[in-house]
Amino acid sequence: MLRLEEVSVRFGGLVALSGISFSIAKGEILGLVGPNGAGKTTLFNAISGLVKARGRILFEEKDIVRLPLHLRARAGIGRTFQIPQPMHHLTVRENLTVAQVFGAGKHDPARIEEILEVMNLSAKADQDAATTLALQELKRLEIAKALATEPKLLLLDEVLAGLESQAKRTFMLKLRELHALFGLTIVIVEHDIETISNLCTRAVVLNFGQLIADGTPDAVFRDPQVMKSYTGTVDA
Ligand SMILES: Nc1ncnc2c1ncn2[C@@H]1O[C@H](COP(=O)(O)OP(=O)(O)OP(=O)(O)O)[C@@H](O)[C@H]1O
Repeated sequence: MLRLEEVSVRFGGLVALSGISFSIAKGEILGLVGPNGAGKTTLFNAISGLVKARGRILFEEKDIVRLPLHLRARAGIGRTFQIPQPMHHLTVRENLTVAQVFGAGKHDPARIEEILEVMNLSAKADQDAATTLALQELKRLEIAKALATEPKLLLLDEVLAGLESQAKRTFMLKLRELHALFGLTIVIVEHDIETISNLCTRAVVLNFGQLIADGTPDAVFRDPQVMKSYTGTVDA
């Protein structure tokens, strides 16, 4: 579904990503991990079109590296942001409508109602999104907005961060449900090793803008180089 070939991103003199190459198959749930500043969000920005990248980014066999952001959304790349940012003064439903028109190029109220229902937001649909939602609800809205763009590939940036363990488990079940219901391919940035091991079939590890491991979560988290990058130490 997605193939990255030698993808690099620079910010002035800083190399945020260097020669990243890997593929994601349709239907995978891939964990993207690595320490702070490794380049995970920058990779999401490069794929979704928020930053300029060098190299090739092939989505369903077409090179999208020069395609503007909105056309990448139209092609089926949806994403969330680390800090949920609902549009101020708009209700939850209006937030989804704007996302849908931007990403899917149409207004389909039935689909919006379906998303509100599946994300447990129906009761909040007519409330002001920015001022009345709790953290968990904001996170559900962030995912709902991405779903409204009708993605085939969904990039989730730390959507589980800050949740306590029971809420995290509930959220993980929801992600599995969405994966099956909408036939999604998912890449999720997440720091917690246990979560990645439970949720993902594969993990890709970045460190200082380079890909240092790619494999099953079990294999990746036994790799001494990965453990060193993650914790600064190597298990004996
Ligand atoms: N717009 C920008 N301008 C300049 N430098 C940037 C910009 N965005 C990111 N960077 C730098 O690029 C590097 C990678 O940052 P990025 O946010 O992608 O890391 P990350 O792995 O997502 O980190 P975290 O886990 O803390 O979110 C960092 O050194 C960061 O300071």
